[in-house]
Amino acid sequence: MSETTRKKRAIVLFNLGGPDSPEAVEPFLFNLFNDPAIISLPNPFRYLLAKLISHRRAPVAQEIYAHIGGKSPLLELTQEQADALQAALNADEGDTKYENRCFIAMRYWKPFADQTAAEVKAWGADEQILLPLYPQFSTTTSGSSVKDWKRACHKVGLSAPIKTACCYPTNPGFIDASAEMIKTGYDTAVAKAKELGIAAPRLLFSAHGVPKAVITKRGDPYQSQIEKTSAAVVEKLAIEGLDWKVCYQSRVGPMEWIGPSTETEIERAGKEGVGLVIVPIAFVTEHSETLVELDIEYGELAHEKNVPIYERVRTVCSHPKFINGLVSVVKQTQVELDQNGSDDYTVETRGWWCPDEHSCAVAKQPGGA
Ligand SMILES: C=CC1=C(C)c2cc3[nH]c(cc4nc(cc5[nH]c(cc1n2)c(C)c5CCC(=O)O)C(CCC(=O)O)=C4C)c(C)c3C=C
Ligand SMILES: [Fe+2]
Ligand SMILES: [Fe+2]
Repeated sequence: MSETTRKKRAIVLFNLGGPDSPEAVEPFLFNLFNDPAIISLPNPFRYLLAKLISHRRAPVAQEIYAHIGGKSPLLELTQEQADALQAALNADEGDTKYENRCFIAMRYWKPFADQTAAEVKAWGADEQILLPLYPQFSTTTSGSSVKDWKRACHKVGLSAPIKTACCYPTNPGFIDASAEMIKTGYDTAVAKAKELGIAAPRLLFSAHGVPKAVITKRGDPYQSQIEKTSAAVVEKLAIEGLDWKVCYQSRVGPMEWIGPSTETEIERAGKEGVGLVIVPIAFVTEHSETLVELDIEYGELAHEKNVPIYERVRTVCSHPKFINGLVSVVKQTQVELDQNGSDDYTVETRGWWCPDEHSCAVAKQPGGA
């Protein structure tokens, strides 16, 4: 197909976003806590509570970001992923129907959905594929971003047909890239364990936690998908007698969160004298949760609790196998768009669009917060 007749396909990548300066920390936190997917109170209560919590948490969060130069590296790393994905899609000789362009929309800091939707419109996109950079679906992350994107489309008058890639917890490219990264860290830890004359290390899959009610009341498939991803990685690694466990980090607020917590698991490893290889399985880029919480805060905790080995595996970022995995997710979503037509622009984010029957049966049920 010639250049002129190729369809313009916008691939919109979503992530959380992070502050780009110390001054941005408090408004970033406000945007996060003012999201009904995070605090499901009606207004004005949510707004007021978000003002209060963001103001109180800002100094703590500023200290967190101070460890990494006062800002999050999330946008730059996401831009690298966007560039790699765009190049891979446009180099695909089997798929010459499209001129692909990747755009980024962050949920709680720049570039916000409104700005990006205006850019997608100005480019003249014929179709849109929404691609959350969260392999596992939660209403607090992918669901919130998709809902906000559709609001922004309406606002700027962007009506190109749209299809959402809900989630890809066991996508082979994602699993292969993760297993490859883990193997390096695991081998290093095994060599150290041999030197120390202790048992082989434990693989600790640490995912960002969510409040328990997000799973039990809303029915998010997030936790079950985290377990599916971890099991698929373990299968791919095929290490005999591997000691592994899933746990959850980053708890904030007074509510009960899903567990076990990463802190508890670090403490247990210390008591048992077992080394740890920590794998951030819900993140595909580096940011405060990996560079500060895992590397610094939990690293110090592991030291305090006498964990003999503490090795943290880097996230997949722009690993070519992960990028190829995203290419296959885009293609699958295109098939969905061609077969079933555009997502509805106005409907809620749950119970209607997930293409992943086997792992998202829960998300298909109507209702939820
Ligand atoms: C799978 C990914 C994520 C889920 C699920 C998630 C839920 C969730 N997060 C908070 C509160 C905070 N998250 C913060 C930072 C942060 N969260 C994620 C991802 C998920 N969050 C990322 C990638 C980041 C890092 C952003 C960056 O540095 O670029 C923060 C800010 C840091 C801090 O103050 O600790 C808060 C607060 C809640 C309440 C929640 C579910 C309800
Ligand atoms: Fe978070
Ligand atoms: Fe799904």
